[in-house]
Amino acid sequence: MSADSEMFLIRVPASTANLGPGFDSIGLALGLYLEVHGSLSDHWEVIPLSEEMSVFPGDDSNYIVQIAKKTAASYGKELSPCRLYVSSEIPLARGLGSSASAIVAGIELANLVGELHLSDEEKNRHASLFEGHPDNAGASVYGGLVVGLHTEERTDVLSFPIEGVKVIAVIPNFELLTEDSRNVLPNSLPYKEAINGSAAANVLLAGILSNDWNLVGKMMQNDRFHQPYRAGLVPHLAQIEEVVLNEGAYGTALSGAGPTVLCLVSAEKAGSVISSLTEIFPDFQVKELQIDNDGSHTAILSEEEKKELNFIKS
Ligand SMILES: Nc1ncnc2c1ncn2[C@@H]1O[C@H](COP(=O)(O)OP(=O)(O)OP(=O)(O)O)[C@@H](O)[C@H]1O
Ligand SMILES: N[C@@H](CCO)C(=O)O
Repeated sequence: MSADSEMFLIRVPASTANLGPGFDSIGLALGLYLEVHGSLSDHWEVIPLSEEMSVFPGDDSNYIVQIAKKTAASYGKELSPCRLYVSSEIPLARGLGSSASAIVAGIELANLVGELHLSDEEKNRHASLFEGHPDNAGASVYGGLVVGLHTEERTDVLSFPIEGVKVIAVIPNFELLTEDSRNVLPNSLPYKEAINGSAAANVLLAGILSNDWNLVGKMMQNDRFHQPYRAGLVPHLAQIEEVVLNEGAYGTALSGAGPTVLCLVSAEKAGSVISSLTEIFPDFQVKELQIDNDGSHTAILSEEEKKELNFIKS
């Protein structure tokens, strides 16, 4: 990017992680978006366009800018400052990958403004290093279902487009930080438990890739890695599970670190599952979310597209 008058758009999807037993290795991109419109400027400025974004700093201490600067610095580059307009549909600290979306937006910003020419694989490596695991990060970069292993040495992630299932998210009216939700996890697991947990994750994946959603649902109820330990933090999980399984949903799981609960259902059952959940949990948001099979996206806007943006400061 060179011309001062150019305006760019970075769009990053939300994500759900784990799907039950796929702890820290399976993620799915969802159709809620973090959007950053921006252009070069003489200093860093971050302008919130949605209410939740207004809690974050308006200068270069903003997380998205920090990630962008660190990414560029790892290639020996210093980024030209930008004015950024940030809006997000992704609720914060609810298990829908808000932190990973901010990280991926920062990496896309560095890539665009610093002309780093990163591949998706490189973006995902950076994002997984910042986030610590590849499930949300990979889903936000690649879109679709991602399956990955992230270690200090390398990050291997594959992504698959997903169709043929409906996703309903039950989003509580309180936050749960990933850090707090990870603090209740044990340091070790008995060998047999680990084998059963790993087998459930393998069958979950085989079920997804064969479109056997009934089997996927069964495996979602077979997590050994995190949900049993997080149950005390998310008492609504068991209640929601009971309601939606009675309604004929395929399965439920904690979305990421919670507190959101994810339900997978057929197109036929989606309406009745949403009605029951809305009635029984009036304080929670019950939303059908689309699956995003495209991942993060950047574009330089045309003059016509720029004229349509009513928030731009002259
Ligand atoms: N757009 C953003 N700009 C700056 N910081 C953000 C942004 N989005 C998220 N964050 C930071 O990430 C925190 C939430 O991250 P956390 O990992 O706890 O939850 P999550 O990513 O929403 O859920 P999960 O990781 O379970 O899917 C917020 O409290 C905030 O500090
Ligand atoms: N796999 C992660 C996702 C949340 O960042 C967890 O469940 O803690």
